[in-house]
Amino acid sequence: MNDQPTADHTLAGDEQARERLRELRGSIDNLDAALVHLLAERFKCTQQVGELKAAHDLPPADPAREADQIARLRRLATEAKLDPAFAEKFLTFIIDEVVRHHRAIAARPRA
Ligand SMILES: C=C(O[C@@H]1C=C(C(=O)O)C=C[C@H]1O)C(=O)O
Repeated sequence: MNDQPTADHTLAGDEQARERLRELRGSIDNLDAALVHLLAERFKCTQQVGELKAAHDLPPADPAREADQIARLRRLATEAKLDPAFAEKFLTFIIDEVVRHHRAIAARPRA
């Protein structure tokens, strides 16, 4: 083993790396907060869709709309250099939760 400090392993280099890690984690924290806020807004909209569907006896799930949304998100993911399979899994996870809410709203006893 070579005990000589390498360019990336000097005290100054290590301190720079720690500073860069702090910066990157600050951005990750901001992005995670934005994701939570965006998801909260999406669920506010889908909750209203669920109420509308239940009030008008429309089915809780719309597979054709889901397929369109998934295809669209896969295209956007590819353009953004995000794995489209991951984007599909993520959206499917969210949609499944939305449909679960819509079924619960439809099953609520009506006044
Ligand atoms: C929100 C809706 O309800 C369901 C949830 C969807 C979604 O979260 O994108 C899409 C289709 C539906 O299965 C809708 O019909 O638009």
